Amino acid sequence: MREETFGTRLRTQLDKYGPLCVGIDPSPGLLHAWGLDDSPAGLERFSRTVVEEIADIAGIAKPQSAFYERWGSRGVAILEHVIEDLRAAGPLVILDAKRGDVEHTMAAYAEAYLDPGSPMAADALTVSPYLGTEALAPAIDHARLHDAGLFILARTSNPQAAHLQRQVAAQIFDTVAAANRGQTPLGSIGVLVGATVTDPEYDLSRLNGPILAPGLGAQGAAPADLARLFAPVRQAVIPSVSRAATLDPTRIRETVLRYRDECAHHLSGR
Ligand SMILES: O=c1ccn([C@@H]2O[C@H](COP(=O)(O)O)[C@@H](O)[C@H]2O)c(=O)[nH]1
Repeated sequence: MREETFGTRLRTQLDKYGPLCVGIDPSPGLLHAWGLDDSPAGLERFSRTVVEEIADIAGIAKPQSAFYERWGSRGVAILEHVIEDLRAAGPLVILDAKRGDVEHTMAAYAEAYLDPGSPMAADALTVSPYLGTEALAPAIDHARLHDAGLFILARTSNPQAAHLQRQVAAQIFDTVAAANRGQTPLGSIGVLVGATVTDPEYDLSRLNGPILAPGLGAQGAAPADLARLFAPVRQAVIPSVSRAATLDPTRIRETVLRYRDECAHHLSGR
């Protein structure tokens, strides 16, 4: 059992380590850049190295499930260990698996990734609202039951999504605002808004929940963009960087610390 809500645990990590989330994305390109084979052994070596390098300097980590799923059960077994190792070492784990389905199947996904008794239990999961915000209800209920968190895709970082998502984002934001009403110090139901988005077209301060913001580095967003985009909610933003922080195995700590400090500076309001 967890003793505090995800929002409370997240608040503690953000206050202690600053806002940065480090993405763990063992893509074929990164494995190649590290001189590793594109194989389960390469995947494991990459993941273990990143976990060791960031465990005491990052408050939050985000493994990308797809790069483990590529290797079937062997990759998934490695992902289980990565989640376990991260959680034992300290960082909160947001599993980026973008699950979304009809209600009873959604409940099974939530159980698989949020129930602390599950072998794949993370602190929070990314979920897709494409089957309707009502279909997310079982995931929101499980997150509450297990003191876990969710990040619902609202405005993703890829520019191609803007046209589709602008039509429905307000409904997603309203759902999150309702789920987090009255929660202190921060609700556990978050949204994902890319750091590359020019305008979320919503008053994000109504959410009372965390905002995961991928897109730093390789996708073109910079720490300075965070201040403009997230000014009213700067205390609740989690900028996320994957490739740009882990491209060179000999400079992970230095790069993570630089991103961490720059993001903290630009979100400090000073
Ligand atoms: O809108 C989204 C949602 C998820 N992602 C994921 O975040 C990382 C980004 O990697 P970078 O190397 O920092 O670009 C990756 O796992 C994506 O699948 C996103 O980029 N945008």
